[in-house]
Amino acid sequence: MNTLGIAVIGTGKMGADHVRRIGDTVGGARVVAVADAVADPDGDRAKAVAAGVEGAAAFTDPAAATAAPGVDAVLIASPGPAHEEAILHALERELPVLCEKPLTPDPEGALRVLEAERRVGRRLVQVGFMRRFDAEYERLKELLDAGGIGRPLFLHCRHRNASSPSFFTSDMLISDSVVHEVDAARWLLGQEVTAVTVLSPRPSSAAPEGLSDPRLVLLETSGGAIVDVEIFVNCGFGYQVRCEAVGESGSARIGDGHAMVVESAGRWGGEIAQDFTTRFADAYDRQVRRWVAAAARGRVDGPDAWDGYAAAAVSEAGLAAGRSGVRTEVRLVERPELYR
Ligand SMILES: NC(=O)c1ccc[n+]([C@@H]2O[C@H](COP(=O)([O-])OP(=O)(O)OC[C@H]3O[C@@H](n4cnc5c(N)ncnc54)[C@H](O)[C@@H]3O)[C@@H](O)[C@H]2O)c1
Ligand SMILES: O[C@H]1[C@H](O)[C@@H](O)[C@H](O)[C@@H](O)[C@H]1O
Repeated sequence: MNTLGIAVIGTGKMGADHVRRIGDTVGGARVVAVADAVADPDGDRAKAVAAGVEGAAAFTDPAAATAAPGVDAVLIASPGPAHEEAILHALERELPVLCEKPLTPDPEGALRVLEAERRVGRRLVQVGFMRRFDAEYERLKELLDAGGIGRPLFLHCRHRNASSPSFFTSDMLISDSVVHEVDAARWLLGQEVTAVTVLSPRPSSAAPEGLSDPRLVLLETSGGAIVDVEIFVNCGFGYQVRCEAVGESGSARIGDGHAMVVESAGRWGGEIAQDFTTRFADAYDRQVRRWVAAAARGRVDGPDAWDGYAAAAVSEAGLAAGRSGVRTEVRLVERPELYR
């Protein structure tokens, strides 16, 4: 196979950005089909995205896009609740998948994805936890793996968005946003998350009516570390993702974002990225590039469906903890052979 033919499902902010990057920065692949649905019943959004890509066809039915001629792999960028159906369509055809996070909003849906992969007999699904492809996160992982700061005791995480989309709910602060820290913590520490506690201060006056924003999420891990995550999706001033690891013999911090510091007129300072497309631009590029290379060899080379399931199980515990105010244990099924 020379060029991987990709169907992109969901042509909103992320889907359109992935279509652009496949055309501009990712070699060895081309978009041959795009589909949108629900908010795009006439296919206008998909048509507009397809119009910018030579040879790409637009569909209103995601299943039809997946079955279109020339499709070798599927990139899913529809909203979380639509992921399971799109993944199952792709797995029926034994196509490699890159699915934006969360794999599914709930662990039950993720288990159905694991079962579908078991039927195929090999791993085909990668989840879009792009922080694993970010240069700073990679350096932190290398340091921790090398024992550079000793056994990790804490991860102190800050995850701030300038503002949240209109459809954002208090649950989504956990299942859509903190899910990144859940995956990052599992990956950085090589441990599962075992329990979740959620503390919710009086909401910021900048938060939309009814949104519990910010929140503090505490994760306990199987190796005895504690991860605290401040999630604040209407902080107003920009996009910040920080992580400080504290170990028995040192600490390491990423995400300060001080690429350039300007000193002038008696002041010093720099710029703050305004959203994830800027802060993680390189990570998205590398994620898609690595997925394309692995998919062309029929492999998964990144976070897989088990990682998506584990994150969904932590989200479920987090949602229960958020509603009850009580520490909630995470329940995981036994890890299937395919993911060991
Ligand atoms: N990795 C990241 O940093 C990151 C950043 C933003 C969003 N995301 C994820 O990407 C996905 C899309 O987010 P977005 O910000 O692009 O949202 P968006 O609302 O901008 O776009 C979603 C698109 O999917 C379409 N859609 C809805 N239901 C569909 C269905 N059943 N089939 C096909 N298309 C459907 C909508 O019409 C819309 O065009 C979500 O899973 C989100 O969590 C990830
Ligand atoms: O879907 C987005 C995306 O995953 C971003 O990376 C995260 O910072 C946002 O909080 C979330 O809403």
